Amino acid sequence: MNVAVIGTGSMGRGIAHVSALGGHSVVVRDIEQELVDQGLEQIETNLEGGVEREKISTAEKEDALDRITGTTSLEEAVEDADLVIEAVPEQLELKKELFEDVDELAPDDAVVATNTSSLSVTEIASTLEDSSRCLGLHFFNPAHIMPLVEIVVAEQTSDETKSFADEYVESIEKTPITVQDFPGFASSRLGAMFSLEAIRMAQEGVASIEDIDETMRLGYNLPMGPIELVDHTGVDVNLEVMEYLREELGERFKPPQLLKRKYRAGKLGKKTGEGFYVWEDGEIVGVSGEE
Ligand SMILES: NC(=O)c1ccc[n+]([C@@H]2O[C@H](COP(=O)([O-])OP(=O)(O)OC[C@H]3O[C@@H](n4cnc5c(N)ncnc54)[C@H](O)[C@@H]3O)[C@@H](O)[C@H]2O)c1
Repeated sequence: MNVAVIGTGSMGRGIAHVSALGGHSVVVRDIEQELVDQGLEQIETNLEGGVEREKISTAEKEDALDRITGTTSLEEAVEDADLVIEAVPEQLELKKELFEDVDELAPDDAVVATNTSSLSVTEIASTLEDSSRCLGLHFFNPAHIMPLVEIVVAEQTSDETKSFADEYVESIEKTPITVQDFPGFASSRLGAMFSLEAIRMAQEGVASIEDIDETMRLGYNLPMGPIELVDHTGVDVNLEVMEYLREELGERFKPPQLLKRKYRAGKLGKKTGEGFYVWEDGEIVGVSGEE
């Protein structure tokens, strides 16, 4: 199938990677050539990592790379698409505008999916003339490694669209769970609650951020603590999600001041080298603000 991935940030590049490995032809689109190139380079590096870890062969890596092209033209990206997956920033208006353009430029029967972490898929879908072909495909970060995809069924999603999504998720060897379109789905709602409370606890001085994370790793057997997870997924992305959940579900999702402070300082986590922790080459090397 032809897959168009819109946005080559943290998520788009992983979605393109797994789609190409799944045998699909992939076009990635971003707004500037430099961003497209960065995305393609990172996909190559990640595929190379897969070869080094003996997850894939060199031939599989090369075949996958041959199946991916990049462009800044939305038209070029979607004109032959069977499936369009949107992975642009978590802003409702931006996604709705993009869907309007996709509606004009993509084939009428293409399935159009959003990778939103929390926004209303039903509202995004409503911008399409035929919104029955829309649903959420919620990947997890890093998308080329994490095995889960939440299939988010909007109010308008048809059974045919849902079956198409099931087949696609199977083709890329991920595990699907099906969730109805309620704010934060199953994952972001629970995940945000963990991270919110952990940051509030750090703010109140209950324990250090390292000890709070260690508690959840060792006491609850999580692979990563809830504050480290915020750095990993992006302070900005988490703040946007929490603000949306607060609006939709109430004050229990109010973002803590400490998170806002990190955001205002441009300390967005792993991607900027500093958030709650200090990062080097994708690893934690210290705690932000400590010598
Ligand atoms: N980061 C995560 O952990 C995570 C996990 C699951 C889902 N998501 C969701 O995935 C989406 C993308 O998140 P991300 O972390 O990859 O963001 P990101 O900021 O890393 O990447 C977004 C990319 O989209 C590009 N972009 C902006 N407008 C565009 C347009 N009109 N057309 C094409 N590209 C455009 C930006 O230039 C950027 O490269 C968001 O909805 C987010 O909530 C994120």
